Amino acid sequence: MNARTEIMVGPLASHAEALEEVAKGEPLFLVTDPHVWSLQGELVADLVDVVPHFVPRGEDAKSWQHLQALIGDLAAANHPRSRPIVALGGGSVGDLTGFAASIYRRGCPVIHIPTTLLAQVDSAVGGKTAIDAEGEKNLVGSFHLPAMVLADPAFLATLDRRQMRAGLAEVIKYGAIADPDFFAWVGAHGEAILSADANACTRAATHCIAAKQAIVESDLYDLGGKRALLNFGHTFGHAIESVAGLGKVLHGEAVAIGMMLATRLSERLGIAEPGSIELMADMLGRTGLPSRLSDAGLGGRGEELLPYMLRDKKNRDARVMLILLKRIGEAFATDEIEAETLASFLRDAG
Ligand SMILES: NC(=O)c1ccc[n+]([C@@H]2O[C@H](COP(=O)([O-])OP(=O)(O)OC[C@H]3O[C@@H](n4cnc5c(N)ncnc54)[C@H](O)[C@@H]3O)[C@@H](O)[C@H]2O)c1
Ligand SMILES: O=C(O)C(=O)C[C@@H](O)[C@H](O)[C@H](O)COP(=O)(O)O
Ligand SMILES: [Zn+2]
Repeated sequence: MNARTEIMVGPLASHAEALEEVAKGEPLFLVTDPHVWSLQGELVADLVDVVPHFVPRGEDAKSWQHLQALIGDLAAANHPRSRPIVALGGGSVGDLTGFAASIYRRGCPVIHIPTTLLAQVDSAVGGKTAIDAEGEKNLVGSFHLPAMVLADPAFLATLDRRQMRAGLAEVIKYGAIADPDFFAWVGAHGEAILSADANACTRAATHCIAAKQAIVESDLYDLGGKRALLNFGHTFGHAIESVAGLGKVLHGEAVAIGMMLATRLSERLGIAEPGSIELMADMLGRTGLPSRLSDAGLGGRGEELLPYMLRDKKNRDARVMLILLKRIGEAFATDEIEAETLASFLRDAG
């Protein structure tokens, strides 16, 4: 575990003392969206005094406009830089709040209380923060490790199935990049996770958080080490989100299609073990995740992804950096795929 982040998976109520200690008798500044607040606000407010700041639901929150409004409210409250800001919500609330926390008065602590599967298994941990700008996903952001992450799987009981599936895509990612046994476990327990079964979700979150922490500790600032592997499916996925119009296709859905494309490309190039495509297609099919561009309304538009992929932040010296598979359970980063090869692959992608 990272020394700088205290991470707990379990009932939020059992962390009331930790929150009170942080609050020091004053209300905590808490960023959330109205829907999450209506469902979970009372539970949090019963544990500790909070002053909520509202942002829109989903990807729309990750904008200059809402960053400015959030910073404005912090300044209006004369929020001291020593005091943590709390993010209660999904990855979008977390990414925006983390970014605001990293720049407000040159940085103050952030505590994540993630309420979606995706946020509990991935986005609340590791310190990547961002807003979208100029039509590009996560164009502006920072690395800012949270002081504390309190992930309560009970929150997932109110999350709809589409959002649960989107989170499951990131869970699948953790198996696909480094752990075939975990991949098989997800295949067997996908339905339990999607049904918000507390045991299955706790196990998924605990596994993914530990895997992410280990990778992040080895390459905190994403400087060409293992952290790039967490971007499996994302080079295609972020391009899919941008081409569809940010917020139209859920991040996890785009990542699912991206993982399928990356697996297909890996096998087409003779890099991935034969049968990898079938394993990935079976996993996405049985969990009800999209796997084709047409599932995102982008059938026949594969080539439109390329300009976005050419701008991916992993790229070096104008070469596209891709995360490909040797087999399900072993990923690697490469910049050796020519843009023409990629263009022809995307043309045929359907
Ligand atoms: N920083 C990172 O490392 C990282 C990792 C993965 C994804 N992300 C980012 O996270 C974002 C996606 O996050 P997300 O998938 O959590 O979705 P989201 O935050 O965009 O939207 C979540 C939606 O579910 C609702 N919701 C949240 N919790 C709920 C609950 N318990 N019950 C009912 N409804 C609830 C919200 O109101 C909202 O409409 C993307 O912008 C993505 O880029 C960041
Ligand atoms: O934490 C990371 O590192 C990741 O890549 C996790 C991803 O799931 C996440 O979507 C991240 O926000 C992608 O970041 P980006 O650097 O590709 O913008
Ligand atoms: Zn992601």
